[in-house]
Amino acid sequence: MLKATDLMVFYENAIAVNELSLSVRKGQVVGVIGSNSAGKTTLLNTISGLILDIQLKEKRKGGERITVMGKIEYQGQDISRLKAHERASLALVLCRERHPVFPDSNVHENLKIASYLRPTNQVRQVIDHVYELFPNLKRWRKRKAGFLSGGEQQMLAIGMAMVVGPKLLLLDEPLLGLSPAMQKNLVQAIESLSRENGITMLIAEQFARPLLPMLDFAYVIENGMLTLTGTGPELMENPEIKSAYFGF
Ligand SMILES: Nc1ncnc2c1ncn2[C@@H]1O[C@H](COP(=O)(O)OP(=O)(O)OP(=O)(O)O)[C@@H](O)[C@H]1O
Repeated sequence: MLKATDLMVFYENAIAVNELSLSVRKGQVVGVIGSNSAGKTTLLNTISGLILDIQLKEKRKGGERITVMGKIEYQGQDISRLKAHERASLALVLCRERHPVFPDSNVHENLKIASYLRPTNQVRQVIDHVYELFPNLKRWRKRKAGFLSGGEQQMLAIGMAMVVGPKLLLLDEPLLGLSPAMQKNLVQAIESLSRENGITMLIAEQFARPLLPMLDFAYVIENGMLTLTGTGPELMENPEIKSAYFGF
């Protein structure tokens, strides 16, 4: 479904993604595991096309030069030069880290804002589906998003991505800053998105332990480069992973 080949991203002369190739098959949940600054966000921004928007913005204001190289194929089509919104309309949707919700709008309004690419007659149905997935959001539908807990904001962020109707959902650090109990809830929600909704996912995560058991495949990256690959359960047993990410 997704094949990225030899991706390279430079911020000025600093390399953030270094000759990285990966693929995701339809129906899989694939992880990108890496510590701080490993290049996870840059990689997901590159696959979603957001990096091209950031590149353009920087260029317009005379800021840093961002160079992007490599090929990205999605459902057999070369999408390397497509803009983020064009990729989103092909159902390749990014859910960014740290709750990019509109804090002064309520939950329902946030979901409606996210549904702007949908025909009007589908909006109600897709939002109802999000409420089925995340009953807490239904409960707080009139509450301002800024007053939700971190975990609820993360669910809303994923709900907003779901409203777009993803076939391939990119999740950037969904577990960041959540309590262990909330992480467990979210991992269950991710599992049900995969199993019951048939959504293919690529998930970048630093604290990957709760996610690893459910990953069909994972890529470990450091300094923008691939260092290890394997299925989630294989990586769980890997001594390097245990010491680097689990602290033993
Ligand atoms: N806009 C930018 N300008 C310059 N350098 C950047 C920019 N964004 C990221 N970088 C650098 O690129 C490298 C990769 O950063 P990136 O945010 O992709 O990593 P990450 O794995 O997502 O890290 P984190 O978990 O801390 O978010 C880092 O060295 C970072 O400092």
